[in-house]
Amino acid sequence: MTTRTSLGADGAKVSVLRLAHGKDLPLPAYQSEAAAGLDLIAALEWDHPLTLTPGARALIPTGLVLELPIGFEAQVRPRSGLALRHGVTVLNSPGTIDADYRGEVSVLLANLSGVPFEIRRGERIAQLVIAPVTRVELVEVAELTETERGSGGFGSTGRESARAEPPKAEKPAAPKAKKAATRKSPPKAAKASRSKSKTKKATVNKG
Ligand SMILES: O=c1ccn([C@H]2C[C@H](O)[C@@H](COP(=O)(O)OP(=O)(O)OP(=O)(O)O)O2)c(=O)[nH]1
Repeated sequence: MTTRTSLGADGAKVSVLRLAHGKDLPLPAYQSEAAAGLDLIAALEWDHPLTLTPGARALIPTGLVLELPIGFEAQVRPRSGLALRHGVTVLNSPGTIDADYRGEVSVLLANLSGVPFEIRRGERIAQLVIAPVTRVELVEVAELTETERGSGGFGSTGRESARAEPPKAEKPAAPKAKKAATRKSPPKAAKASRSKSKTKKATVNKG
């Protein structure tokens, strides 16, 4: 199958078709020199803004059809500003635009805030990141190689980072605590007064 679009290291071209309801809107654009995402624009009717009530979701048209090269996808991702300030995000993030899709790119927005959010035509509502795709052939086998992780997942490694001690300023007795931090193991008295979880933290720090 041939495609008119191609992506190369030094700049890429992707064919885009503007549908009638998106004709007067600007094409998605990168907002800075090295931005990864092209901002997607709401192609709603001028006189019909859409209000997302708290907890609601809606499919917003962009007025665009893409022809991605085979081996690439486009990901529809939230704009962090909308998410932070208004709790508005892409519900299926990242939305996947397949290379063989020839329908309108749409954005599934959800309002996770407690107040209504109005979307008007021309507003930048999400971003589109073009990315290479690796397709594989699944080969069924009877057993798999062993690993240290094994089947552990979903939080099996815990929540704590390697840093065990609070910042020095937070320590009640700074000089004493400093000395203790250089020891291989805490003095017995201190060890006894520590809670179980603190002892665990110290162990992590040493490793
Ligand atoms: O945020 C999105 C996600 C998808 N699509 C379009 C492009 C994509 O190629 C097509 C199908 O998407 P997906 O495969 O995620 O949906 P599905 O629910 O699995 O539907 P299908 O059975 O059509 O694949 O819908 C969008 O326009 N926006």
